[in-house]
Amino acid sequence: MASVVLVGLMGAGKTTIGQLLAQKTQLDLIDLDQKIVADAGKRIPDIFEEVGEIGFRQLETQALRESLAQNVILSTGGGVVTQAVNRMLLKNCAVPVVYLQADASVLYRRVCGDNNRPIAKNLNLQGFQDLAQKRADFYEEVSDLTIKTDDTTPDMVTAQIFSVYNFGEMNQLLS
Ligand SMILES: Nc1ncnc2c1ncn2[C@@H]1O[C@H](COP(=O)(O)OP(=O)(O)OP(=O)(O)O)[C@@H](O)[C@H]1O
Ligand SMILES: O=C(O)C1=C[C@@H](O)[C@@H](O)[C@H](O)C1
Ligand SMILES: [Mg+2]
Repeated sequence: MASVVLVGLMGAGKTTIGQLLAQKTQLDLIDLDQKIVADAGKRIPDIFEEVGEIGFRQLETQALRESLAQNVILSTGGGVVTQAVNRMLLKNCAVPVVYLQADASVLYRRVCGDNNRPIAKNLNLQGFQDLAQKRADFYEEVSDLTIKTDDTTPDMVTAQIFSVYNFGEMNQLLS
């Protein structure tokens, strides 16, 4: 069973903070996007090109099911909450789900130039803000804790998660 799951829009810092949490807890990190790429043997833009977003979401659900069954830190992809089945898996998992939240314009600045995020690449700021608004309730629906990441560093966000959840005790309970 995963120890903590990170959700939030593209650029919120899920991968970055997942890496820091994994270092601190000595747990392995599964980054859902990286697992999808490793399992498929293809980059995310190539998966989108070949099987579209629908095909990508199917791979994502499969990767989510497998990852939730392991004792790891789990950083998800920004769109994981768009699928009802994924929201159900996240709501029913017995571990904390942390929503990393930030203003859409801040996140857009972090990811807009990145060719590896096909959805962000095709959006202007207004489109990205609309996407953020469409997804906001979904992140709230699946999460147990919200942390703002606009005006803070990844280290500070990691410390905040640590102050709320005692991973040592959690791991003893799970082992
Ligand atoms: N708190 C922060 N302050 C400033 N920059 C940050 C912060 N967190 C992450 N970043 C930067 O934002 C960029 C995106 O971060 P990251 O890849 O961790 O986002 P993500 O939530 O995993 O996105 P995705 O959903 O696309 O996987 C990186 O360049 C990272 O260094
Ligand atoms: O927000 C999204 O829909 C996405 C976010 C990324 O993490 C990747 O999972 C992919 O680029 C789709
Ligand atoms: Mg990521």
